[in-house]
Amino acid sequence: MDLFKILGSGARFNKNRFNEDITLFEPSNRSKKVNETVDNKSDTQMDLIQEIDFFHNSKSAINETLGISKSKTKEITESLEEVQEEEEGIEQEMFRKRHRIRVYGTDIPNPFGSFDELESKYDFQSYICKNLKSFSYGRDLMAMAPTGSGKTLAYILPILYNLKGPEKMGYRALIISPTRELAQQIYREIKKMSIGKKFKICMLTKATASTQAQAPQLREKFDILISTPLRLVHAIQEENIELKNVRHLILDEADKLLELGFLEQTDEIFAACSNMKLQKSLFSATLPSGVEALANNFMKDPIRVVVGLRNAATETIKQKLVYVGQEEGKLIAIRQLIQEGLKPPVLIFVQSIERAKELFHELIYDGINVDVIHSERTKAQRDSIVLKFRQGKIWVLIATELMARGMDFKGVNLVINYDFPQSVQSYIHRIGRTGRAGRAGEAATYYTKDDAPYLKSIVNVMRDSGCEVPEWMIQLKNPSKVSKQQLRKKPIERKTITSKKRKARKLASTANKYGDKDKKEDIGQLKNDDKTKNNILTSSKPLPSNKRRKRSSEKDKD
Ligand SMILES: Nc1ncnc2c1ncn2[C@@H]1O[C@H](COP(=O)(O)OP(=O)(O)OP(=O)(O)O)[C@@H](O)[C@H]1O
Repeated sequence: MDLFKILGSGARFNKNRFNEDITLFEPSNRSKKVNETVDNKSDTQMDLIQEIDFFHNSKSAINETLGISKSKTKEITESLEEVQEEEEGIEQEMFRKRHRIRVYGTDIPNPFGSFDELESKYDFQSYICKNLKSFSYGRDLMAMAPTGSGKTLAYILPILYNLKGPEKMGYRALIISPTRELAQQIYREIKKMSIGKKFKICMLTKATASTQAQAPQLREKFDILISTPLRLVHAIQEENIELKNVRHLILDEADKLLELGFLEQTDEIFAACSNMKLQKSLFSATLPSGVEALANNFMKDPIRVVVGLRNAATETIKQKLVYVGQEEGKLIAIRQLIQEGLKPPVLIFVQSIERAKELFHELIYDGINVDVIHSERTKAQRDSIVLKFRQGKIWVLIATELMARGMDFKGVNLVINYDFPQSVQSYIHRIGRTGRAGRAGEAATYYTKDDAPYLKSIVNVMRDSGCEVPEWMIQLKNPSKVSKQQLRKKPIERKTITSKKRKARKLASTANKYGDKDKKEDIGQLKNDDKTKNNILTSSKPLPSNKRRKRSSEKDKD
């Protein structure tokens, strides 16, 4: 009976007449219906059942009726299992497709969609399940996933699972992060996740290194170590640290750690981790192909996991490019934003420490709660700023690249690239400080005529992450490889951020200090020049002068 021929030859299918048979076509009812009805069916009906039973779901009923032998039944059972496996394979493939996950390598474990599966399928220890659960891996790994997508937990939980409990045999897991601030954040996260087990976790600082130097027996007590490369290399060279038992080595922000400047230190750390069973894992939101090729030289048959598009930004971030003409236009634009009403917290990125200080000294007088963070600030200042920004006590934070990677300030509403980023990676990480863990966020990137040749790189990221970009921008030429490399090495030279008004203030303080009459006259001139601009620039409500004085003396410490 050729069902498709009949149906395909233009005959009309009367649903009422074939009401019972229709249910046979519905996957959920199909096998049930076949079993129920098979005894009463005629030969023609049996033919129909067999023809439409593409997946052999109705085998028992058909077997009985047709008298199929046991060996045949076994064969059918096996093929059924194969089909089931295939179906599961398809399901897993669909899962990866849905999440835009691409995997490369052999014997790759199945993906899972919820932490519950870890308990039901993988029999996870209850204490981790309680603190959130994860999946064990034992292979070298390169994992790329968007900013704010939860990569930290993706490596912390397997470490806790694999270490099982404290063992007093020295460091068994090591996490390297490019900045001290990020290392501290990771430390806090591990502490949180390991509540319930008495793991000894060490964040390597000058103080902890010196304690372990003075009391080598202490080193054995620890299980997990978190450090920046430089601090760790120093400890290795001073023989204050033992890494031979490290089985899990994580490079967070791996592409940064494999860049010139860090590479030598990273290499030295690899050499010190001498355990044969060492498993290396690289994590980052970005991994340029050149860096990946380099990484492949020291990875053993790695699993490579890519979530989302490579080198694209998080989709929950609304990105825009703002043309500001000349350098001066940036201050005007930012003051306009302040006047319109900024929604704090806001993070502003500039390209150098000098410019961070300059911008801070401009904005401090605009009546907003602003601070600045860069590597010249003391550790205590940096810690306090990060904490206050997290707590919402600082509304606007001006930062250098120091804050661009990994920092998890959940509620940042807006990232402003005051200075155009020097690479696509820098752009992705900077704007990734907003729109984290599925939240919405905004990013504005200012560009001048000098930045225009590099615009297309950012346009590509915007387009790939689903942002609307005007057609003329899409038509722009991509910058050459050489020019991109040059920009990466050296930022564009820019005119000072300091406005004439501030220059006047600076001069005034010097002049008052030394009673310099000529300087006082210069200041008068500068103030006049600035009058027209003042109307546009300082349009936000300034603080009352007494508060202004207080705040500036509190913060103007650079
Ligand atoms: N399963 C989850 N559900 C909800 N929130 C989560 C989950 N996993 C992680 N998070 C939260 O998401 C935020 C971002 O995570 P995390 O800092 O690990 O991002 P990341 O991928 O490392 O980003 P970046 O590339 O910027 O370093 C954190 O606040 C974390 O607590």
